[in-house]
Amino acid sequence: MMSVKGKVVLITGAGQGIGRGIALRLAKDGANIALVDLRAEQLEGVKKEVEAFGVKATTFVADVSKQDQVKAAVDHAEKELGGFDVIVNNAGIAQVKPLADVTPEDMDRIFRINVDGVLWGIQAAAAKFKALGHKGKIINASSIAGHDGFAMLGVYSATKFAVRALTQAAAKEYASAGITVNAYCPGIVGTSMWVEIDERFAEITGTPKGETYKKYVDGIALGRAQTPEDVAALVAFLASDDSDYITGQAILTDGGIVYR
Ligand SMILES: NC(=O)C1=CN([C@@H]2O[C@H](COP(=O)(O)OP(=O)(O)OC[C@H]3O[C@@H](n4cnc5c(N)ncnc54)[C@H](O)[C@@H]3O)[C@@H](O)[C@H]2O)C=CC1
Ligand SMILES: CC(=O)C(C)=O
Repeated sequence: MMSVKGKVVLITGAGQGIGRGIALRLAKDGANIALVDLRAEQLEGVKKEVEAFGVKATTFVADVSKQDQVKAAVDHAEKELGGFDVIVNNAGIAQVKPLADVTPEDMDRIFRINVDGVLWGIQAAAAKFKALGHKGKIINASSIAGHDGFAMLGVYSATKFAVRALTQAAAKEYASAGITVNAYCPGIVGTSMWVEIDERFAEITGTPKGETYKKYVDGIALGRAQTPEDVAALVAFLASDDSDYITGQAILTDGGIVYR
């Protein structure tokens, strides 16, 4: 049976959206959850929702772009929840901009969060699994934009391709320690991220608000936008023992947008 019962799982970007959805699904499956985000207030709300499933939860405010803060989050999770088994490096930001307008500051900001943040999570989790002397699972947020470069989301796409590269390299480096490393690649998920993407498209291109989101959702073979629960179902599998023989993969869950 697919199970994460009793495991300790740390999720970054857990204050809302997909991270919150993953936290609730894994709590329902019996995992104890360490919730990490920039915003304390959101974390407290999700903590209560997680605890309603009868599992343990703890919160930690951290900026994933800071290596020391991510390590501190992992140490906190182990100390508070009595172990450490899975990390979900979910936190990420989007940026809608034509490539011609991208600045060095834009590059720095988005890469530090989406790429450096994932690497700090990989490092901290792998070191913890090794120190504890057991296997572990590292699960990273990529995207359909990590398989196809999207116009106006060019730099964001580059970060999500980079997450796939780190996932493959880490899978190879850590396999001998019994650590698997995989990525999930969602499609169009109706979270705040897409509200922001749609609004930025409207500002830049003059497309009426809501139209960009609708255009993308209309292109999904299964005929509806993705929910955080859809994404969480794949992450729950990757966090469970049933995925033990899978490593280095960046698995699409998009309702039929990108075919690989
Ligand atoms: N929404 C979508 O359609 C898709 C999202 N994704 C990816 O899934 C992940 C989650 O996305 P959503 O839930 O939609 O985004 P969201 O914007 O709704 O939530 C992101 C969360 O991450 C937190 N966060 C942002 N920067 C952070 C930092 N430096 N340190 C710690 N926490 C930080 C935010 O406070 C927020 O709670 C992201 O990596 C995103 O790129 C991938 C494919 C599609
Ligand atoms: C936000 C995101 O990853 C896309 C391509 O929708």
